[in-house]
Amino acid sequence: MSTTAQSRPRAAHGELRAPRDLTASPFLAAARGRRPARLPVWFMRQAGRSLPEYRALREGVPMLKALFDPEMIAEITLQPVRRLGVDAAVFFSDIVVPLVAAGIDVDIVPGTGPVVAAPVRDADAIARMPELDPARLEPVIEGTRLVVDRLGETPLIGFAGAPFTLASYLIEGGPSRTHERTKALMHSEPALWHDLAARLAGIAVTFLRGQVEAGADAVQLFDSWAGALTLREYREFVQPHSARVLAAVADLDVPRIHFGVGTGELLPAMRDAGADVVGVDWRVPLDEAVRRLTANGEPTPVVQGNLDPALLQASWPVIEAEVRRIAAEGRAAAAHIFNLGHGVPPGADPEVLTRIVELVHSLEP
Ligand SMILES: Cc1c2[nH]c(c1CCC(=O)O)Cc1[nH]c(c(CCC(=O)O)c1C)Cc1[nH]c(c(CCC(=O)O)c1C)Cc1[nH]c(c(C)c1CCC(=O)O)C2
Repeated sequence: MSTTAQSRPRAAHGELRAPRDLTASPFLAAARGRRPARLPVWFMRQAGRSLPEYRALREGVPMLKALFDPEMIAEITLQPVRRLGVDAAVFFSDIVVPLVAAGIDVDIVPGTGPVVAAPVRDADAIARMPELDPARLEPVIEGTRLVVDRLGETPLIGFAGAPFTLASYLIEGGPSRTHERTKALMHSEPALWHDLAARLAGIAVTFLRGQVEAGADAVQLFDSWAGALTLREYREFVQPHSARVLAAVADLDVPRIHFGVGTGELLPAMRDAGADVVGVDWRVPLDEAVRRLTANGEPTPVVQGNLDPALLQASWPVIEAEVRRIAAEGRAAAAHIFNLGHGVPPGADPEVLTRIVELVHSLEP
């Protein structure tokens, strides 16, 4: 990663915006493999129902309406930055937003997640998969511009869903624990699988490029359900498509974070897909993750994670001890970005998250 954060002019409302000065950002320093002045921290799903101000703003507003309303996108993205004091904002969006923008009938059902009206399970349905016209993302991209205008010197993380996780929602029709229809199609109709995954990779690329060109300073590729795969399945059916997404945004010169859940056996393959930062879930200690990622002499990685989100309900002494342990383990990496090992649960106490940020900022990076 060569350029400084100031070197990329950003288009905003038709004119070039003076680039923000993010050279002091501990998050971007760590994401680029440099030991930061302080240990950076943000939380996956930091914008969401755990925040009373989020619940108030969303009252009576359907999720999909909020996700395509530039002002709501901007305000919701900023809420956790103001309240928690985190070192990065994460764009308020969802992995299904580009599918909705492409014209696919997906709804987000509270307490469930994405639900697909017509699951994609055969050659005809895959052949009918629409491409994503970037113009259909305009309200979302306008939301990105508004966020960047209001963020000051806090970097913005854009994101997209990885092809496998997106494909699972489309094939299963909604959330799944075992992804059996997805895996059956992957193994029984490999050509169909690769066609669908390639189309979803293209949609993810369009979504990520739009966010970065509108001002996002880093991206995260969420392959949340990749942990359902064997290493052989991952390498044969999934890694090539995630690698295509990460390669397709490499020219934008922003750090790329690659994250999944249950991915302890897949971490080297996920790093090999082209990540600058590997996001680790709570099951693998960070120093063990570094050992797995350097087993064949590879360069010491940058890692992100990995407090167990369930422990947010534990007593403060338990949380404090876990945070200190994770920060100590993270020192085995080239740099560490503190996070949870998955998203903030809806019932989390924002006061606890704020206290974690303060504790992390007091620890050695
Ligand atoms: C798998 C996945 C999805 N969406 C996403 C993923 C990958 C991240 C992860 O694994 O947690 C990505 C996502 N979606 C959302 C965020 C938060 C962004 C931010 O913090 O600014 C993120 C990072 C908004 C959202 N996306 C969703 C919510 C909850 C909607 C609400 O009721 O307010 C939020 C804040 C809905 C959603 N969307 C999805 C699920 C599983 C759910 C939860 C359903 C529920 O528990 O109600 C699909």
